[in-house]
Amino acid sequence: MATDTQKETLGFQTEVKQLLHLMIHSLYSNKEIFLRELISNSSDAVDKLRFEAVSNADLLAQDPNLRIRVEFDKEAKTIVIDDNGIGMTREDAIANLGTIAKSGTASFLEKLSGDEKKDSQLIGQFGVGFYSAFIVADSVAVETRYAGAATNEAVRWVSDGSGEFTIENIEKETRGTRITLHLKAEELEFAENHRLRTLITKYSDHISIPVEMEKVVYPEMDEEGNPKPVDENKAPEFEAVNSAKALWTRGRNDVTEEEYKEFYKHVSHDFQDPLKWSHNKVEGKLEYTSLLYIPSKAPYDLWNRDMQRGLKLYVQRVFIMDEAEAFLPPYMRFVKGVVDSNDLSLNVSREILQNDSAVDSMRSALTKRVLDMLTKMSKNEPEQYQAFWDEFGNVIKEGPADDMGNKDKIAGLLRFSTTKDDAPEQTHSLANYIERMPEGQDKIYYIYAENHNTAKNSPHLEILRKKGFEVLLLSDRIDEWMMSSLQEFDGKSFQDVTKGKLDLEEDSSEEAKKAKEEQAEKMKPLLDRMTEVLKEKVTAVKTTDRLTSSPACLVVGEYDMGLQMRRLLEQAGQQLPESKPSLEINPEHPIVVKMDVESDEERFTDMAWLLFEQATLSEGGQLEDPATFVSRMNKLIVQLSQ
Ligand SMILES: Nc1ncnc2c1ncn2[C@@H]1O[C@H](COP(=O)(O)OP(=O)(O)OP(=O)(O)O)[C@@H](O)[C@H]1O
Repeated sequence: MATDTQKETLGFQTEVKQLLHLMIHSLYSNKEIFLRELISNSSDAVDKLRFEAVSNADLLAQDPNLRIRVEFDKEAKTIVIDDNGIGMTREDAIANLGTIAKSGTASFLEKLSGDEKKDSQLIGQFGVGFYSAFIVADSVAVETRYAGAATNEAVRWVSDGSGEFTIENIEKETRGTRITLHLKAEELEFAENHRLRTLITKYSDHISIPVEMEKVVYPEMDEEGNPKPVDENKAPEFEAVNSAKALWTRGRNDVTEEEYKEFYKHVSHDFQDPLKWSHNKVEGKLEYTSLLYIPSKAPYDLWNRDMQRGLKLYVQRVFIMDEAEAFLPPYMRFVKGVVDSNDLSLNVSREILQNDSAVDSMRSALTKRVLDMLTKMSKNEPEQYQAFWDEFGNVIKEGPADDMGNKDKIAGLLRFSTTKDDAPEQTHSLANYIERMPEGQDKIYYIYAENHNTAKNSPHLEILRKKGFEVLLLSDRIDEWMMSSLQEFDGKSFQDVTKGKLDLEEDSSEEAKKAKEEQAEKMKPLLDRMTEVLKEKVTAVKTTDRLTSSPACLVVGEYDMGLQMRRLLEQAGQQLPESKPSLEINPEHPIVVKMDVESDEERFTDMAWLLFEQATLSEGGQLEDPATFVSRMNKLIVQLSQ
């Protein structure tokens, strides 16, 4: 009876519709990947079943030989991908094959440009998965039965990919999922033995269970050399087309570059080649194998420290869980791959992983492994490393605070924009910076501002530029946080050029000292007058040797929080204890010279405020009362032109 099947028609989530539309158009030139994606899903489903079977062996009983099968029928114009994995319940099928659970998908899809080439790269990093079936099929049927469910508890899901799907209950003899693709008229080339075998070996050779196809049976010949009639009733025989060995269990020399790349696409759901990988077998106190990959492109949610991350965990070749995050620190959340341990128990849970000493040791070894891989790349393949840095640099910058033990190694990996070329690109290493240090420079100078131009044009850099001292130009949000965890590199301490005393006197002779004292004495009345005007905003007004062409700049105390960090925290709603900067003025600047002899108190007050306000603006700050600043400016301009 029709009602018994509980057939219903449901709509796809809006995001699925958008993704399908984009995928069909932008992956047109690479459509063969549908097979890789479906086999990859089947392999995951089999992995999950094997894991469940660890505690419930009955699940495997009737059909113990785990495998994936690819079948085709030229006349019916179909390809079938059949697995005896975990399968899906009705609810699973509705949720998994009609929605995208990954958060942020909608905003990601909005960012796509409509440019097919670019979009195909982006869709690729998102992982195309099941929906790629619709690149070659105009109708897809999924028949599936959850492991352990009764034969009459299976479901059939059918869709033409245009916005809706139907789902109904069916009988299914076997456990697992059988996907039938009804090929589009122009894609019939895929329903062909040789073509499918080539695709399986190209993309899915590394899958650890057999991917089978029907054996081609050549008819036997009779004595006269004529083919004997074929027994139509004989069940077809299947044979594995792939090598069916977990790739990471093979020796490094037995795995080709192409195989490593395809395996990466399977574990990461990425679509592009990885940038680098490292495959290692560790023996001794702990025994494990790791295969770690660095992707070539950052995922769209990399900024999010809570994004799903981690390695695929296997215990003695049995898949245990995806995204086991305990094996790498958060600042390595971009790393993909596999870890296969011989020491953990098969029923290990996420909670156990968090508090396990073997996992701790593996985590620190794997962290070192990634750092070494990056260090090597930075030395031997600087261009490739630069590409890495441009994608992932901002996460590596979380490293010094996250992982104190490896601070020096991480510092060696950092790349900066500097006053060497003033370019915004972050290309200079600290080691190169130190190599370039001129005689007399013993610190690594840096400035942090809200954006590159503010940093580059800051008055604080004037004296350092004059002396030929290079300064790191920092303007990423994470930078100030990162610098607060870095004290020194290669024996050289870091110095924020906007903080404390710079100690850059050119001349330390007695005469110079004396001249300075005399000047300070001479300037004292001016400084006192200015301090009186600005006392609510600054701790003091002082003379400076930071400046050569600007009249004034703001300086915070050596141990005070930087002005940018303060602003950031205040924006985030934090209450901070009040702390005022000091205003440093350039005694040789014509405005300062003029102020010294200004007898009109009102004009003097305006000028003092203007110096304070322009110093605030030039370090990227905001004025509390911009309208008064403008009217002060206008007043002075009018006076000037009279
Ligand atoms: N052969 C299968 N057996 C059991 N479940 C499956 C099978 N194929 C797909 N699924 C389920 O459907 C979900 C969605 O699959 P889909 O390929 O779209 O996404 P994914 O595998 O999670 O990630 P990606 O999109 O990156 O491939 C899977 O996570 C899985 O739960």
